[in-house]
Amino acid sequence: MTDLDLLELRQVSKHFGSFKAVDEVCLTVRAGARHAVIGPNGAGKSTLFGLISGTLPASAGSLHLDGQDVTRLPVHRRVALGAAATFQHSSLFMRETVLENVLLAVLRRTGTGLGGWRKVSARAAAIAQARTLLERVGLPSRHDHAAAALSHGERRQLEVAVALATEPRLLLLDEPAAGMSPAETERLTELIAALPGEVTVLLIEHDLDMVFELADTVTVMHLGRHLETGPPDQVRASAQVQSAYLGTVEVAS
Ligand SMILES: Nc1ncnc2c1ncn2[C@@H]1O[C@H](COP(=O)(O)OP(=O)(O)OP(=O)(O)O)[C@@H](O)[C@H]1O
Repeated sequence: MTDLDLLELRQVSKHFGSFKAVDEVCLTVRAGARHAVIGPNGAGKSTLFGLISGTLPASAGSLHLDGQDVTRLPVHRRVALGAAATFQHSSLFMRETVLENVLLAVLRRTGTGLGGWRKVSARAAAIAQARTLLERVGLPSRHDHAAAALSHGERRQLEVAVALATEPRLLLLDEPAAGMSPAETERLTELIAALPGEVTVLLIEHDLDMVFELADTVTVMHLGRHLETGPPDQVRASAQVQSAYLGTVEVAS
């Protein structure tokens, strides 16, 4: 791990019974990177995401966020340390409005309780911040709509706003383009590309067009193992990676 590495996985494994869904994966994510994890179906990407975000406990190995061992920390402690995730299965409050969803995340981060909420200045600051985040993700005109009324793509945008409200150093995106139309994917890609450089992005994604447009570093997983990490062009040209996608690769054991 160097000063520039924000996240490091050291021989991280996840076993389900005798099955190794993630098998001794080593990975570093540079601060400021746009890092994508790809791989064929069943490669272990979602499991790896769970291990990094904290929804799944690791069976072996360790994870380090900015040098701190977070292996045993629950999701909320990892969020407090700066690692926020959006999930494939929406975690929004569907009956609340778009603005309220973001506002709740802002208030959680600032620790503003009912007492603080009664103060007009604190309330105004939190609302202003929530509005700014909604503008950043491209939902400025949807404040008063219930989250349930949003399209699938808009919900993903809202999830990014909720995650950004925690002011993450590491934003974890689990298949952000899943179920999106090409236009929605394009908009989301632009949104992620426009995030400030101090927000490191790690995404797991099936849509390779999105990956190769966005990522400066790509990791390929196959059968639970780390296959290759490198710049997009190198990964795209790799015979090993091409074989993995065609289902013919042999991974050394
Ligand atoms: N809770 C579980 N119990 C048993 N096996 C599991 C569990 N979760 C995942 N697996 C298995 O682990 C392997 C990796 O699954 P995972 O969902 O991480 O892969 P993936 O790369 O995200 O796949 P996809 O691209 O299809 O979503 C699969 O063979 C899957 O069946």
